[in-house]
This record gives sequence, C-alpha cells and structure tokens, in this order.
Amino acid sequence: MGLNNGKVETLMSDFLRKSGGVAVIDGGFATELERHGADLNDPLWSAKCLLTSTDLVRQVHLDYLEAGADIIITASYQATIQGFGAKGFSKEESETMLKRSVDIACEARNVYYERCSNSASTFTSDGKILKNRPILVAASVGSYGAYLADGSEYSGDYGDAMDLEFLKSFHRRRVQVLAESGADLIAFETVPNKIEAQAYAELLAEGIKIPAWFSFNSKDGVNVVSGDSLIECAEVADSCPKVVAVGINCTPPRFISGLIQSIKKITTKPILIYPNSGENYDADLKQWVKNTGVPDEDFVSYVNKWCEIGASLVGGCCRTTPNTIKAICRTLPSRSSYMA
Ligand code: MET
Ligand SMILES: [Zn+2]
Repeated sequence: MGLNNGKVETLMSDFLRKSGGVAVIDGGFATELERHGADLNDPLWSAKCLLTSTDLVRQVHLDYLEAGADIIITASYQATIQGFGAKGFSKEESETMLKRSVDIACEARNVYYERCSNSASTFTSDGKILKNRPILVAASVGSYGAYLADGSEYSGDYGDAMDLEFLKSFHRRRVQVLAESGADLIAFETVPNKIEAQAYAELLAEGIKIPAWFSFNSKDGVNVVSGDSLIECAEVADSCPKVVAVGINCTPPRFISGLIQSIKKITTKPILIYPNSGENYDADLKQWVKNTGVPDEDFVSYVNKWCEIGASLVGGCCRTTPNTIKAICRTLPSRSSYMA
C-alpha cells in the first residue's frame, strides 16, 4: 500500500473530525446558476457556464461558502469530453474545461479564505459566515444518463444492451483528468443504477489517487431510480476502499430517513445526504414541477433527525439555495456556536 492510500482512506474521517462530526455540503448548483439568470437549456446544462460565465460559477461557489458550506461541488456534473466534442471542442480543449471546473472552485475557496482573514468577525452584518475552517472541493461526475440530457438520470434505464465496459470507457478519461486536477475528492452524483456504480468502482481501482463518494438517487424511498436495490448499490460502494462516503442526493426529503436506515445496515462509512426541494423534474418540459403527493415542508426541520440516525454530511441538491444551506448550519448544534 503506497503513501497515498493511507491519505485517501482517512481523508473524510479526518475532515469530519475537524468539522465537529457533521459537515455541510453546498446546495443546488445548476438551479442556483439559473436563479442568477443563466440559461442552461443545453446538453451541457451547468457545464455550459464553464464556457460562457466563469465569473458566475465562481460567485455561486463563494455564495455557498459564505452560507456555511464546508464542501463545494464543481460545475462538471454534465461536463464530459463527449459532450464538449459534440460542440466541436478537441479532446485537449475538453480536458482543459474539466480542469477549469476544479480551478474555479479552488479560486473561490482562496478568495473565501482571504475574506476570512480580513474580517474581524465570523458573522457579517449582511448574514455571511466568514469562518476559517477546512473546506473540500469535490469534483462532480454526473452519470451517463446525465450526459444523455434526456432525464435518464431519473429513470436509470440505459436499455438492455448497456454493459459495464461501455460505461467504464465512457467515464474513464474524465475521471482521470478530474482526479489529477487538484480536487480533494470525486463526487459521483445522482448515480441511477447498479451497473454505473460498478463502473465507477472499477475505474477507481485503476490507479485513481484521490478518494470519492457515491451518491444515489431514489424516487420511491426504497430502491435507486432504476429499480435496482439500494442495498446492493451501497454494497458496491462499501466494498471499494477509495469510497469515503455513501449516500443519497437529488431525492425528495420525505424519503431520506428510510434511505439512511437502509444504507447504515450495510456500511460503516460516513453517510451523506443532499436532497432536492421535493419537486419532480419533468424531462419533457425541462422544468421542475410541484409533486402532488405528500408535501415536503421545509426540509431543514428534518436535518437533526437525519444526523441522529446516521448522516454525517448534509446539504441540498436541485432547487435548494444558499439560504437552505444557511438554515442547515443554523439548525446543527455543532455549527450554531459560530452562527449569530
Ligand atoms: N451538483 C449538481 C448540481 O447541483 C447535482 C445535480 S443533480 C441532477 O447541479
Ligand atoms: Zn439535483
């Protein structure tokens, strides 16, 4: 076992200890860019802003840090070499764009640390949190379904012909580039099925030098969106030494407690959760629509319960905002010490 392995495996436990046991992940990234006027109706979705609006990308990262997030997730969710290629970019240019997503997040972290050291208090009059603390940059990898940009990250249905080698070769170079980019870890987000989890696990074993988290999505509170067993998906993550946290994102808040209970039966790794606002994505309309089922009242009121039953990383996904993250920080006992 090389030097790096030791560091890889303890990154998250060290970070959580320094963060007081619970760490805060940022909130919706793409939907926050949209709230600021970005038009993401494009196969690249949020990654389009890596081409057109890098200042806005940096600003949204900074807004989340100032709202109290300890982990910021890069704009690379839908950034793929194949997706950039379809727009006429060369392989080299596409790789530069992937690296840029990490550079921008690291720049935001540097600006934030500067603001912290120049500020007399940790809580400014306009409600910003300027507290020097460990901050991680997580390089986002969205699924093959996200690249397809047809909503299939919410169906997980890649057809019967899909195979593991295809998915591995689809993601391989992207994962290698992000792993060498200066990010602290890779966030495999919104993983919709078991075969994609297996592909990621096998890619990590190909000499990737940074750790990763696996975060699945569910639309029934029992299985992942494809209908594959969440337990089996989480077992894939659990068996992978470089995976330092397992959990759920972009899933309605009302399902989260049950999903945490399932995951904790099969792993002792830290559990992460960052639900969406409880609305559903309509792939045809390309819009988030209110669901007609059980209402998801302000999910912040559930956060301490989720931590009591086993979550140690909490944030928000689509349609959540810096205000959501601020409210999460305010409600966590370990964080309220430096909140006004
Ligand atoms: N980190 C990504 C974002 O917030 C996750 C999207 S889930 C569809 O944009
Ligand atoms: Zn989401």
